[in-house]
Amino acid sequence: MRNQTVGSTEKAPAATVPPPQTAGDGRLPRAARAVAWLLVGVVLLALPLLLPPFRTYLATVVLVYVIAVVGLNVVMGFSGQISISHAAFMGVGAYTTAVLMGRWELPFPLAALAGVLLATLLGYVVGLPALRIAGHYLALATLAFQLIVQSVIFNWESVTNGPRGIAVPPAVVGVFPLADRNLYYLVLVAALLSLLFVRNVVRSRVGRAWRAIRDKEIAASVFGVDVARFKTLAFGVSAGYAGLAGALFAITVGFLDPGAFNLWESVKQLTMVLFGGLGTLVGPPLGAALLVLAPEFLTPFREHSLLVFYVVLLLVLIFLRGGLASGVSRTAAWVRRRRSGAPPSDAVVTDAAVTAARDRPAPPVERSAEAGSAVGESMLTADGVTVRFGGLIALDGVDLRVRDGEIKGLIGPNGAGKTTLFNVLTRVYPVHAGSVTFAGRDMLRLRPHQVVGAGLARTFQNVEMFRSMTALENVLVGRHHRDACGLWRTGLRLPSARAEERQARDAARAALATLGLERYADTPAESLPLGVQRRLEIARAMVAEPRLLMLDEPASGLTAAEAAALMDDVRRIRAAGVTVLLIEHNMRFVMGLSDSVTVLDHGRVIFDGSPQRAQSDPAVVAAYLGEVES
Ligand SMILES: Nc1ncnc2c1ncn2[C@@H]1O[C@H](COP(=O)(O)OP(=O)(O)OP(=O)(O)O)[C@@H](O)[C@H]1O
Repeated sequence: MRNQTVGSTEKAPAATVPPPQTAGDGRLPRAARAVAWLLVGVVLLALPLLLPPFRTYLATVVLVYVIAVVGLNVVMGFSGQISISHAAFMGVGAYTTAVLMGRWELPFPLAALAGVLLATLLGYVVGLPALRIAGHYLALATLAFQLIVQSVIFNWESVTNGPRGIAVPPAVVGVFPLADRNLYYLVLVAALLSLLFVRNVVRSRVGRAWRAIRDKEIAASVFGVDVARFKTLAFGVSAGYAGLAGALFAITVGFLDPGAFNLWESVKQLTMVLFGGLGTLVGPPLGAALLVLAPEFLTPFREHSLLVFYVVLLLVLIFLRGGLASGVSRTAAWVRRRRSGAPPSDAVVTDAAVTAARDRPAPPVERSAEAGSAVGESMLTADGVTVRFGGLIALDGVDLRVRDGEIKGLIGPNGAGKTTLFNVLTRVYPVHAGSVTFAGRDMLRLRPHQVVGAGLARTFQNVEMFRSMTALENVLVGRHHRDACGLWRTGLRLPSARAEERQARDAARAALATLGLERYADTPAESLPLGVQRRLEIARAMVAEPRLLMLDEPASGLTAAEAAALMDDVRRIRAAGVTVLLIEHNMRFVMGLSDSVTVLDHGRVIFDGSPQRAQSDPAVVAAYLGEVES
């Protein structure tokens, strides 16, 4: 059996930015974190009382960049897209604010709001290419936007004052001039709220959707994540943050030099994020602080200061993949291990642990055992499905019927078209001819992310874990389509969002328990053994509450005992009322489970009927059964 599934989502375009390294057990203990945050809070509050005005100004500039990079981290770190136009969005916020305050005499809050809204809108527009292109092409598209904004700032002199720059009138709110300490505290509050908002979003359904897109885009859409919507949302949020940073930057510096928003500035912000820790919460703010303040630290090196700075940067990027934040978490993990003498907790789970989990009796499924055992009417009907890849006809007028309540086997030799058919049913592949109806619905009208809502959930031949997530978070993505809370409700942690998250977590834990996996809830999914990952995929599909569960070679790579345990699981799932469509090469597994089988060969159906008849059908024997394990 070949290892590379043709047509599995591994053929999907890779996420543009590789996922950051997971923190593993590197989180500081709760109490230590609380003390650390308290200390940081006290220092931040006291700073302007202790520092001379110029240093307070510098601290304010640092906080402005914190807001900018927290936004950049949303698009690059969490949603995995690339953007080298962040300074341009900041420029849009800054210039809009300055022009509206200077020419229209708008008060700062209104001018800033306009800057944020315009930057957000442009962020959505710049995010549109990300729906069609990725990688270098997307980088170039964002670069083009950066250059357009630069050109507008330089050439639209009647508004921006061109290369001469533009003065920003002093900002006043009520009787308070927004300058010095007042301004510092305003920017501090804005930075903390910005960070808090993103933290809440990232830990919610929205953040999981972003991370799922980053890790495995097609698997994300199969579980109901509207990839287009969430990608553009990430660009919009990120640009909105840049717009806010730009507005605050304008009143902090008092004069806008167009050079402050050029390509080099975008690269600098990107460096802040990578240096601090892509996809971490505290890393980018740390990176911003260090990079803004670098000239101060490096004064002893005089004319060599830039050289020293870039050498340090290079060393961190090469040797501390994951940035400073990963350095901190690795050190914390090391200290913990030294203290406890325990092995690293993100080490691969041992076989003994897996066996223990497998042998543990799984809790009974909720619905009665009889509920789904009666086979009923046709639930899924595919007629004449044809799929071509260039000159290759992968499916050639395939008909398939799956009846309500049955376990249907879909078998055939390698390359017969089984996974392609799964990909057609879940709308991953387009069809050239034919129709698919499921529970009376025309499936070919649905977009990929709508399929799971119609009642179809699947697993993949090559396990498709969201690799930066824990087992629990992976299962939670399966819940995505059932929930509704978006950016604002999750970011503000409104009661509705909290209640929804609680229910989703309960459902995900229950699904883990049903498959005997609750002990792995907080383990990074990628470090689990294959057998556990396969069960985890089933838990993720089951939490979506499908009517039809589609399993693509679930027993592949499992030991005989693991396969036997999985057979029991599949029977229990069917008994709970879920219809099962099963691709499998392990004949004992598929023949032992299926009520009926359809056999494909070279993209055509060569048999449809009972497993017993299949085994003696001459065409099937000739095509397939003779050459596989039994
Ligand atoms: N994205 C693709 N691009 C080009 N060819 C593809 C693609 N996906 C599938 N194919 C081709 O379509 C044919 C059917 O492949 P498919 O993966 O559906 O077979 P399968 O029956 O699932 O095989 P296996 O049991 O080995 O997984 C193969 O010849 C394969 O090379």
